[in-house]
Amino acid sequence: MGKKQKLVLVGNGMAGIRAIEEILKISPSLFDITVFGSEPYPNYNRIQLSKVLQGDTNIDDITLNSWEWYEENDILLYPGETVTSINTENQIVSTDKERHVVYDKLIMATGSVPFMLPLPGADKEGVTAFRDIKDCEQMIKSSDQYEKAVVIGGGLLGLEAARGLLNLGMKVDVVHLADYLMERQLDKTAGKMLQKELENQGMNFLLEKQSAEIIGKDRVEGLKFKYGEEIKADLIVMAVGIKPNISLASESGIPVNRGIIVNDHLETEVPNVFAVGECAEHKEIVYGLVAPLYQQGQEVAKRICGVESGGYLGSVLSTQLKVSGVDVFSTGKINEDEDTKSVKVFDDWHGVYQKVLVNEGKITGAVLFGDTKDGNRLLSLINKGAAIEEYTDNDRSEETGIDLIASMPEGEIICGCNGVTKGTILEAINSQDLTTVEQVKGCTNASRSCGGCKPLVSDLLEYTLGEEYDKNQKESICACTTLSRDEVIEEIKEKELTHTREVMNVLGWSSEEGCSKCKPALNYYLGMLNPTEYKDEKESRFVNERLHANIQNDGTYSVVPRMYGGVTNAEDLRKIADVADKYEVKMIKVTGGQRLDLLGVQKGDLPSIWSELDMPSGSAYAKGLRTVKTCVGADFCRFGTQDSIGLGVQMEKKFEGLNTPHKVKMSVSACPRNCAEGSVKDVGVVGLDGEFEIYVGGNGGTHMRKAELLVKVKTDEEVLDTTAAFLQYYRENASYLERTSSWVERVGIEHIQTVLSDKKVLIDLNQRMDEALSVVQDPWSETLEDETLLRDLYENVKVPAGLN
Ligand SMILES: Cc1cc2nc3c(=O)[nH]c(=O)nc-3n(C[C@H](O)[C@H](O)[C@H](O)COP(=O)(O)OP(=O)(O)OC[C@H]3O[C@@H](n4cnc5c(N)ncnc54)[C@H](O)[C@@H]3O)c2cc1C
Ligand SMILES: NC(=O)c1ccc[n+]([C@@H]2O[C@H](COP(=O)([O-])OP(=O)(O)OC[C@H]3O[C@@H](n4cnc5c(N)ncnc54)[C@H](O)[C@@H]3O)[C@@H](O)[C@H]2O)c1
Ligand code: SF4
Ligand code: FES
Repeated sequence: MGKKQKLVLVGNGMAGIRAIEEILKISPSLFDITVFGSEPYPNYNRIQLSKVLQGDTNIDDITLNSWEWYEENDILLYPGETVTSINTENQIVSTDKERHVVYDKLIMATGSVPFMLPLPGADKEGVTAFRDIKDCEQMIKSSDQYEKAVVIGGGLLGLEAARGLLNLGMKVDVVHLADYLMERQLDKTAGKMLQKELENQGMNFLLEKQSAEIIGKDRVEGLKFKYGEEIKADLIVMAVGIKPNISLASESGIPVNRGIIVNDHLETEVPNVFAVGECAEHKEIVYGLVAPLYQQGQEVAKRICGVESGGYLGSVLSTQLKVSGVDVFSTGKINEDEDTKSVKVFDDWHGVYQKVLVNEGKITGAVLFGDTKDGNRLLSLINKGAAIEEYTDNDRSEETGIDLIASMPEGEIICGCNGVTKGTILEAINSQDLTTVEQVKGCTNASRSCGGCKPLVSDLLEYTLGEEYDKNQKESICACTTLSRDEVIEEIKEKELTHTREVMNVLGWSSEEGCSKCKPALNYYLGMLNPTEYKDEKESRFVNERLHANIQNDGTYSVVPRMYGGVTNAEDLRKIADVADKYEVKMIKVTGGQRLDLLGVQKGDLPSIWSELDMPSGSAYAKGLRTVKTCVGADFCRFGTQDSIGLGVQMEKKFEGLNTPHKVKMSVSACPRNCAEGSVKDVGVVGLDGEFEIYVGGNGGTHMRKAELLVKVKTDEEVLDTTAAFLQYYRENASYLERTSSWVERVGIEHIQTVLSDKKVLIDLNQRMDEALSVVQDPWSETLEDETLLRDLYENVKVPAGLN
């Protein structure tokens, strides 16, 4: 076999990684692939940040390609590393970590940067863009502490941000330059209808306003307009458009205009350098939506793999606002002019407005408000250059659900983001026996981006499968199977399955290897069902759990030894200090869980550090018990009524090393002042005079949830038994990756109270918990005793050079 060519991708975002996926589909072993991404994450769904802010999903769930995906496809990823120069002569890229990598082919996919208005005061704390995970987290955090947000920009991004901030409990003003909203996508009638609807939802609009200055001391306190008027603001989100990120290209001599200039094959003028995504300019157009970026990804893949193709011819755009309760769609041309006329429907009573634009008899654009089900159909008609009669003579306005799907021709697009037609989905359903939306997503990409087409995909499944399709079916655990979590567990029990591979084989998984969603889940379920017999499959775990350390944004790791109940001693502190000196640990940080975190550790040093510390792992990376936070309690505090430290230490010693569906944090406070913050813990124990309250299902993270009172008990022993029963019930009934907060919310506290109030059930749960705890081993010492594991995990893995 010839030597592989070296392919380097700059930009680990949606466009670049889609191009790599397309390349892998065509020629999986043609290239050695290296990816650089400034952000410290694997490729995630940027589109879904709006949904994260609106509380419909969370950051853990928007990963598109997991760390494991890169490993499985032999892709060397450098997260948190920025390419700073390109030597196009010698074909070498260089990074901010002084790494130099040679390429045979280079894809630039550096995306865009948000445009920040250069206002006086724009550098104040509390002024943010809305582009990445970091921005999203900053907004969520601000909403905890502050009341009033101002969003500058009434475009798609600004309105989705404003909806999110309202959901987070803030008051929101949207400041917009034009006299109606989304003027780039809508005409005035639709823009005004949209404004009315959003005002009903609680947004306040300030139109035709030019921002002049951001006021405040260190943090923003208000926004001043051109003619002196001022409004209060604790948080300002700028959503006034984006600029293609072309500085690296232009500094490296790659020709740019507004974007990096590319031809129909996405080639720049420099040999072997390609560009895709928001950074690329094709025929003087720079795109800012994923559909065109994915089409570009397909074309660049063909070119790079030597497959003949007509090339990329440009895209007709369509947009939908992702705000629940509002249906807006726009595509192609939006306003009439001398040559462009329109066909309109305006139903003021039902709040429906539909306008289709026509030029020389052909459909050239559409604006829909209130009823957008014709959106994708109009997009398809525009793409094929259809005459207006094809739309007006074939009126489907009364059709809904599966009638609508039935009347669609097979070439009609169902998923606008990914350009997937009805025909493609039908073919996949029939040839691969698909029965769920998740599976269709896995096989065709339909619904993988904004998710707006999910109802249509569901209708198409119903139309194809008839009664066999269970619309309200439980979600299958991933796209490899039609089985739900409960069904998989039943099958494992009934067929006495013992390995993840066996489960996949016997239960007819569509992929032999499984995927990054089902592998760790099956590994957990098998271990939970049969703790003493099952041998944990390290390769099925997430990378942090495999390495027993959290990877940091610069590629180094963290070490958190266990400190029961947050209590330490001089000997342990001395060991930590010695290790920190010897291994030049970048920082020692006190964590929120009352222990010490050694940050900036090189991967190859992990085993030596664990050995020299000679302390158990704090499991700071685990889907398992993390910490038991304690207050100082009765021994020291004048309000204390219980020995919170003693009880906390007992709890931590009992449950350390336990595997749970997601991380578990606990606390013990010795009086209702609750200094150990039991209201935001998975289990929070609060001491009273002569008794304890046990709270469960709290969460202090992105989705704040106050814990609910489970029960009151009298003794330490009862606290331990009740906690064990609660945790075991959670272990047995929650889905993998479901926090106690979501699980308690889903099943209801009353249900859990009823179950645990049965003494026999409580004893049985405790027995099964004891069985699970009987096989727990400290992962650090276990690893240190296993030479093969040490060699495989910490030496022979494909680690970015310089990190060994
Ligand atoms: C909140 C939000 C909602 C959205 N909603 C929608 C929607 O509903 N529908 C839709 O179609 N589109 C939507 N978009 C737009 C869509 O997300 C983008 O069009 C798409 O993500 C662009 O992909 P890209 O790969 O070109 O750029 P990006 O996703 O920006 O990826 C570029 C990556 O390259 C990295 N990078 C840049 N320079 C370097 C360097 N020198 N070295 C290493 N790495 C580098 C960047 O850090 C970034 O991670 C939305 C965008 C946002 C912010
Ligand atoms: N649902 C979706 O498809 C979706 C959602 C979010 C973001 N996006 C994409 O992300 C990118 C960024 O979105 P965006 O909304 O920031 O860009 P945009 O360019 O579409 O809209 C920016 C808006 O800000 C307004 N504006 C400009 N300067 C202003 C000022 N000084 N004061 C007040 N308003 C001002 C403009 O009039 C315009 O309507 C776009 O490419 C967009 O397509 C898409
Ligand atoms: S929770 Fe009560 S006992 Fe514990 S430290 Fe706070 S005030 Fe003191
Ligand atoms: S339309 Fe966006 S994912 Fe299908």
